[in-house]
Amino acid sequence: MSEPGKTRFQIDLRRYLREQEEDRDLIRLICEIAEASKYIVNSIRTGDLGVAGTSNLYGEQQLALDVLADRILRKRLFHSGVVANIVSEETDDIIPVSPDCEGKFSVAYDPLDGSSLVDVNLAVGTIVSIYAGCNLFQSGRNQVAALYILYGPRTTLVYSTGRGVHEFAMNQLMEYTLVRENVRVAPSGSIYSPGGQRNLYSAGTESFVRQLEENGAKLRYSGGFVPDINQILMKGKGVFLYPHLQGQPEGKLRLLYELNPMAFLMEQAGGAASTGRVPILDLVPTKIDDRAPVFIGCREDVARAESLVAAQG
Ligand SMILES: O=P(O)(O)OC[C@H]1O[C@](O)(COP(=O)(O)O)[C@@H](O)[C@@H]1O
Ligand SMILES: [Mg+2]
Ligand SMILES: [Mg+2]
Repeated sequence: MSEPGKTRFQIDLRRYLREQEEDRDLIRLICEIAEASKYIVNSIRTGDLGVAGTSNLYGEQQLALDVLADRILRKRLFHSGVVANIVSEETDDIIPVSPDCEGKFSVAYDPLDGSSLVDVNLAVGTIVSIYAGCNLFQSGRNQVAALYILYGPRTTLVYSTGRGVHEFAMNQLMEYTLVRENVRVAPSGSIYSPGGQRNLYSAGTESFVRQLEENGAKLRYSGGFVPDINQILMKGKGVFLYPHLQGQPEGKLRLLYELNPMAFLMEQAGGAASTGRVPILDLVPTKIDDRAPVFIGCREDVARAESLVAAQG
């Protein structure tokens, strides 16, 4: 498996994917995204924090970094030669890259999630969802891969192709080397990340959070979806929620490129992800801007949230 004298954890991403005998074109795609992250991390560390003077489909003011990160990733995907369609949080529609679907992948991504946190120096990330073929409106269960890159004190890449969740860290040569294989989360945890406004929580959600607090759970919420989910995966415990709110029944987070990839990773790590009523991965998107409420993390915690939401709304 590894050369004598070389520890298992000096394996870089491409070699690991090859050892896992992943599809050659999928390896190429994942490594292109990894390459793009090198430019994105540099733009975060040194780039212009100002506004781009434009807004996206959601009416959110785009930061220069949002637009720059989107351009960096899109360019790589266009030139990869293995992509059919893409959609990004920063684009108004699906962007066709290649007319033929055969042997190609379609990619939904959030180039810089939590971008408004950069100017207060908090961690942000890139989130990517990958399907085989041309169709981006598939159930999240059909993803062939999901990954995120977390730009924190360390730059880490976490991916799954449906055979476990594996973490890589960027070294001083900007290579991603293996840090953790087969990341797993416990059935129940002791941290919680309550997104959205508490005073707008439904009765079921309020009861769920109250029970967590009464059981001594510690509040951990950064406002960045990627670091908040990464914490649960790497500590192996906890639950994140951005639930249905009074006046906002669909919550905030987007299904295609925020919830589906994270739900895929969390289920692969032995956790669960639910709208509070059904698994996130069972939803079939109809629009690129579909949103859904989410409870994601340790499976027993998510199950308890579902039973309280079923009982109390
Ligand atoms: O600021 P709020 O309402 O708590 O929402 C936080 C959530 O919104 C987000 O910042 C949305 O990210 P974007 O920057 O991609 O819009 C998530 O990262 C995070 O989980
Ligand atoms: Mg986002
Ligand atoms: Mg974003």
